[in-house]
Amino acid sequence: MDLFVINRYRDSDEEVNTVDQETKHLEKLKQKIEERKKTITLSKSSESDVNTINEHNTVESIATNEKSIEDIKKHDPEPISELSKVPKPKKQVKEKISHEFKVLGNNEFEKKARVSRVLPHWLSNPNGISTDLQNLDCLVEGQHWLHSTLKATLLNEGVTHLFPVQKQVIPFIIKEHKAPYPFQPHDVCVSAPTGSGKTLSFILMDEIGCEVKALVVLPVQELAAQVAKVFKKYCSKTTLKVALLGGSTPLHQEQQNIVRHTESSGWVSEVDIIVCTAGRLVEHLQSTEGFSLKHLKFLVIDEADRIMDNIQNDWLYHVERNIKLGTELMTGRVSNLNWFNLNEQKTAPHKLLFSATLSQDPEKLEQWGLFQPKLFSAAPLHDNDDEDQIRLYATPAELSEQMVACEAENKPLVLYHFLVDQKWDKVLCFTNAAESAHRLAVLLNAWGRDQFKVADLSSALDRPTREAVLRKFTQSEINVGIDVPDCNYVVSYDPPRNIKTYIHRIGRTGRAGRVGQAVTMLLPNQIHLFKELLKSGGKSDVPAIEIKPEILNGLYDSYEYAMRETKNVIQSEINSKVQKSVELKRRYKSNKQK
Ligand SMILES: Nc1ncnc2c1ncn2[C@@H]1O[C@H](COP(=O)(O)OP(=O)(O)OP(=O)(O)O)[C@@H](O)[C@H]1O
Repeated sequence: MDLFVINRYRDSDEEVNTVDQETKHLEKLKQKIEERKKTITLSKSSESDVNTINEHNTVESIATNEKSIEDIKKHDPEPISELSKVPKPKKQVKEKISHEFKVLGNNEFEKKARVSRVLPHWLSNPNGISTDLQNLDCLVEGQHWLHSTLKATLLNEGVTHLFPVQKQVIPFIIKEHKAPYPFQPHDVCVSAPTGSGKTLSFILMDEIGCEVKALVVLPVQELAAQVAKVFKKYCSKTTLKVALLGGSTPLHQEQQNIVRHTESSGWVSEVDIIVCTAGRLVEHLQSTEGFSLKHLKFLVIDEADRIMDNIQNDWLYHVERNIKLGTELMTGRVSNLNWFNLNEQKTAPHKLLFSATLSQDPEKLEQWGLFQPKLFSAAPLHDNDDEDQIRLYATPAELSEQMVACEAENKPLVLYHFLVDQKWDKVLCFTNAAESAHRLAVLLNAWGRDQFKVADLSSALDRPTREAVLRKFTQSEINVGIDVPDCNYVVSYDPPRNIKTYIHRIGRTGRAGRVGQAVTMLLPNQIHLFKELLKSGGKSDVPAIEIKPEILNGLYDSYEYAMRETKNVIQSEINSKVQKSVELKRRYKSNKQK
């Protein structure tokens, strides 16, 4: 109806005439109501006619069911206001209005259809992977495709059943490799929770043959060393040789380990499997004579999302160049099938991507140049209507997550309460800076004394010290550490900055079917952000741990004492550092004078 239309830009004449127009409209309306009344009375008996009127559902038809306009006028001095209570007019009325009023701008009232994201078929239809590590049904003994040597090593390691990810992914890869040339195997992406056995998924398929040439790329040195260790263990009874190129040994030493020059065949490879970081790989590709990836069969990219976020030295490009493949194959596109192409080209290495937080962004995944990829995913469906196709990250079923809200000054007290009163052991505690990790370690050591031992592990320490700390943690000599591979509890002393960091942090516990607990400490103003972070990963809110104030009150005295001691320790550390640098300067000067 007219009264509901707001015309922001009207001529001044129109404004003057508004009242007249309304009266005219009212007259017209009355006339039409009378006409309609007559029609309805005539066709009352016919059901179909009534339906037709209802279908049109104009303002007029609704008004006929009400009192007549005359009646309205009697009871209400402003009948128009009464009419305004009539349900919203539909299309017909709108059209009429548009003839009589100049409405500028677009019609903003219509709800726009929401654009939903459409994922490629391979991303929206993954092969599901179970996260149940308690009821395993795939006996190692019964797997005919597993080499007897590998079976023996597995049983020796206490692995009697395969985990779901291994049960599904390895036979698929083996099957893909059985296809004859020029058929190319589907590349594989695996998105499975932390500690679900992804590493063995690419280690066990080495059974395929002695000539397997695999390159495994990881984002950081520590992870590369860890994976190389597992490879060496499982290859120890085979003829396969494994090399770690992680930067922990000098480049020339690594070079001697991986290539050899022979009289008869020139440069030959000394290894079958290379585990490396992307940065070190590029160094070798550029400076190691005889180092070649031409016979590469597998290109495994572990922790693919972390490598993807931080493309080091454009390493994929260098790998591609070394293999000297046509770009079409490395980018996942196949050129025309003709005799020339079949003769000239070789099969591109089979790409296998593994991650606990694999991106679902097609644009990001595009950079890997995957060939007709297959996705194996343990992630549950997102329950958001808009993103019903998007699968996010899964966490282990045995991992329980909680949060605890407290003021900044109470954080050490809460942590101490967990360690001493709740008797938590093998705790991994994350802070957001190396310095605060060190201060916290000093404080807890001063405070806990005979009750627990704490060590800090951060980028500020050199490699041998970090390795020694990890060893001690594994042997239970230290109860609290930072960034170690396996533990009972994970405490985020400072909240993680994004969902991927959160998933990888908490994933240090609850691994391989063992139970684990992860707690995030939050300041009151961080709670909302943390909830948003969980939501962005498709996770629901985590329960909060309530800590009674009297528990914290009881800890203040000993805390103050520990704080004083912490200050002394930190001060003496600073003093000794200053003294060392003074001595160094003095030595340097005296050497110069000599
Ligand atoms: N079938 C199995 N039976 C028993 N233990 C297993 C099995 N497979 C793997 N494990 C053990 O589970 C632990 C976690 O495995 P792994 O490191 O491969 O997990 P992951 O999925 O790669 O985790 P992350 O994403 O954190 O790297 C390891 O200690 C490994 O030895």
